[in-house]
Amino acid sequence: MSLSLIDAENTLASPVCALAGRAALRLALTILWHPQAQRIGEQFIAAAGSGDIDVNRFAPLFGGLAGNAQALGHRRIARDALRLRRHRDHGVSLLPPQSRMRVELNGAMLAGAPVRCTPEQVDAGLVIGLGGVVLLCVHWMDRLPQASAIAAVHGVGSAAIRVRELIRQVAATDLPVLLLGEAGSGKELAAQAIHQASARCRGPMVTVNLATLSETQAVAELFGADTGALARVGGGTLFLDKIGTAPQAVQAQLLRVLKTGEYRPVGARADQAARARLIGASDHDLHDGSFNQSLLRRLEALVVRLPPLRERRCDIGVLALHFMQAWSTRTGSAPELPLAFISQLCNYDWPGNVRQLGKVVQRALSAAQAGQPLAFDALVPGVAERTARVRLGQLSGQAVLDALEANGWLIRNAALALGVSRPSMYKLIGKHPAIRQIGQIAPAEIAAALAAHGGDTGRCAAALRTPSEALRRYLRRQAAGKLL
Ligand SMILES: Nc1ncnc2c1ncn2[C@@H]1O[C@H](COP(=O)(O)OP(=O)(O)OP(=O)(O)O)[C@@H](O)[C@H]1O
Repeated sequence: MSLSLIDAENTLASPVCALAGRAALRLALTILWHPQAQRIGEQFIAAAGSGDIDVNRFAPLFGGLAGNAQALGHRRIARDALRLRRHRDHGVSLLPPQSRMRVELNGAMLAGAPVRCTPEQVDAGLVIGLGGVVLLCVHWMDRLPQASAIAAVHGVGSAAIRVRELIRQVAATDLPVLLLGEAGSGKELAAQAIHQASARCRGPMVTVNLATLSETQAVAELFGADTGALARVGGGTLFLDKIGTAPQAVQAQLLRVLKTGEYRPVGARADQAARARLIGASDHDLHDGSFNQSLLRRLEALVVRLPPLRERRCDIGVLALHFMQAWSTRTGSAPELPLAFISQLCNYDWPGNVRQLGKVVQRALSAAQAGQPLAFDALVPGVAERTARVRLGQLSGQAVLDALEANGWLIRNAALALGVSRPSMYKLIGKHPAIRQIGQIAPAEIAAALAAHGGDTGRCAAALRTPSEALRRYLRRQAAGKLL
């Protein structure tokens, strides 16, 4: 049988890059957190196209696969709506309500002015806090939710739906599979799900972690006469974790298994049939030449990519709830975590992915149970070195310029849109070669720009490529006669 899923349409890289075209994208609002836990993961998926979406106590209606659609409903969500405006470039503006309801974007308070977020920011998921009670994720969907038998793989966004679809497709075949994704992104869970959904599910799944084994150990562990994994697994599934670290000799023997369906057990005189299905997993690209490329070609007959958690922020709520429920079942207690802490969970970039999220949730529940204060920085080792949400070094100069352009050159709103603090934004601006300090611009040039733009400071700041706040300060001081 020849079946290849190695094209952009069928492998999973991120919710958006697998799309046929952006025109098909729908803007979705997923409930990340709600006082009624059963509502976490409910979604409102807008019709394709443009148009504003108003979010208030009574609209829109959020639904899950099982239940009736209902509005957010909570009395602390204002009647006055937060308006989401979709733009043709797939950016989204947030127009805060007139009411005094607290609105947060990516963990920072939103003041009265609209904020425009770039398409890339929406791709990664915007985290919106409403009234101090509900958290929503605004993100794009390229497919509609559907019931799936792959229940162990939690998640409500396009990426999770796609992973479940791929697992189902892959499980229906008997070809080797390669699972790719960062550490903790769910590769072993996906391997288990493939095994469970396949015709081999009555046999065992045996896991061998090749990163921890020397060549001799790996050969014995895999090809040992009676105790080796291939012998033990029989017609089940052999999961080769960290396959990229397998010694060359082991790679050559695995290639032989895939080519001929046979292997020579350690110390044996004759070859033995290998009946197992092979699933390999790696957290790095194996095309760099150090990995046996013939083995790679056979392994990647089917490829499933598990995207990092920071690229599917809409799933953080349901995953956190899943870990909380597992903890409660285990311990028989159910301490509550404050919304501010959940908001930090939803805004962090999770270098250790779902595994790290699970550990942090467990630590937080233990601390809450013991009546200890919950400090995110203390519970997430290394968090101080990584700014929540965005590492400054990862922001390109173009991203900084785009955020300023999209937000009338207002530092405050551009910082909010980028998910960085204002002091960080000042640093980024200070070292950006294309952004000018107001003090470096000749007064005559400023006067000419003001005249050309009818005194509109936003457009004037854009034309001068200097922040609006600095231009306004300059004009105030000028009006007060200090610059004359
Ligand atoms: N979509 C998911 N739903 C529920 N739990 C998940 C999901 N993805 C990952 N997990 C959980 O996160 C933890 C880490 O997942 P897993 O061990 O499968 O990651 P991995 O990619 O194989 O990691 P590594 O590369 O470090 O071996 C496990 O406890 C797993 O059950």
